[in-house]
Amino acid sequence: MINTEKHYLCVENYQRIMKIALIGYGKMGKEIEKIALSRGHEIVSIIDINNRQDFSSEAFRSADVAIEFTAPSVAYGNCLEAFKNGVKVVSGSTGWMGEHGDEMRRLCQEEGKTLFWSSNFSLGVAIFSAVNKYLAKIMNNFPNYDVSMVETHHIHKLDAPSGTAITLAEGILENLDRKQKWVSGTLTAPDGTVSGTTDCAPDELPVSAVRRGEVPGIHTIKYESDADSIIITHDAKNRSGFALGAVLAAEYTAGHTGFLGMNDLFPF
Ligand SMILES: NC(=O)C1=CN([C@@H]2O[C@H](COP(=O)(O)OP(=O)(O)OC[C@H]3O[C@@H](n4cnc5c(N)ncnc54)[C@H](OP(=O)(O)O)[C@@H]3O)[C@@H](O)[C@H]2O)C=CC1
Ligand SMILES: O=C(O)C1=N[C@H](C(=O)O)C[C@H](O)C1
Repeated sequence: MINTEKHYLCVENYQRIMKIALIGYGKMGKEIEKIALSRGHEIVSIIDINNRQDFSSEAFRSADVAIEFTAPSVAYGNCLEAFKNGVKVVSGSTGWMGEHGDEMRRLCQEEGKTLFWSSNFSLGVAIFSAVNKYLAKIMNNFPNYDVSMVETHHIHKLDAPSGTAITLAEGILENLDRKQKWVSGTLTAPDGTVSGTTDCAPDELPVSAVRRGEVPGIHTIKYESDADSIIITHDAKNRSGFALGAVLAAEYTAGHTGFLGMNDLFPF
């Protein structure tokens, strides 16, 4: 049995103090700064929307790793800028890998760049994701259960469905033979207005989104038969789990190269 506290989260497991650059200094950038400093790392550069010229600064170029949490429309360009200046990237920005994932993989596999990307850096979601895949596999034997997913996030979120919901949906599609693709279900706006539909073909998995208040992130997967429901939920209480995971990923990335992900960090 792995003791995750000891195995993954102890400062002593990582002897090397890193120079970290932050790209994006919003909710996540600030949370990551706190955790990185508490683990003894140094923040050498902070790039936000107003000082993008600093990508070529000596301070930025001295970083072992840049941690990027910005927005769907700018994440790709930020990674390219960091690569151009010889800095490895850990990115948690969502809503851009669908379009740019192949190119990022190519840059890492053929041109020596390094990117660690995950739609969700929390240990809890890594565990939840493993449970999700296992449950989907079991459900191949039980065709009377149909599956759907709902994610709930704060009203500031720019993308829907969430990156985590897409990754979880991909985990179901890989393991549940009767589902071929995920589709957007309903979208519940901050004022409670509902658009879209969860009516879909039998081989489609509907993923619905709710935008409400300041919710850090809830993901629920439901299997339903005429007799009962089986529901699994991950509910983030705050952003500390995402931020700790991003710093752990940066510590891992400093010593590795290529296109990296949560399976490298938590290989269970
Ligand atoms: N993978 C994971 O575990 C998690 C992923 N996320 C994802 O991370 C991203 C950021 O989330 P969050 O921190 O909550 O968002 P915020 O909006 O709080 O922060 C984003 C920051 O990026 C800045 N920014 C915008 N454009 C640029 C740019 N071109 N260059 C540099 N900085 C820029 C914004 O500046 P300004 O405010 O001036 O626009 C803002 O300070 C989202 O995509 C979200 O989905 C979030 C939590 C966990
Ligand atoms: O925007 C957020 O806040 C979050 N985004 C990520 C996602 O899109 O899955 C991760 C987390 O749920 C918080």
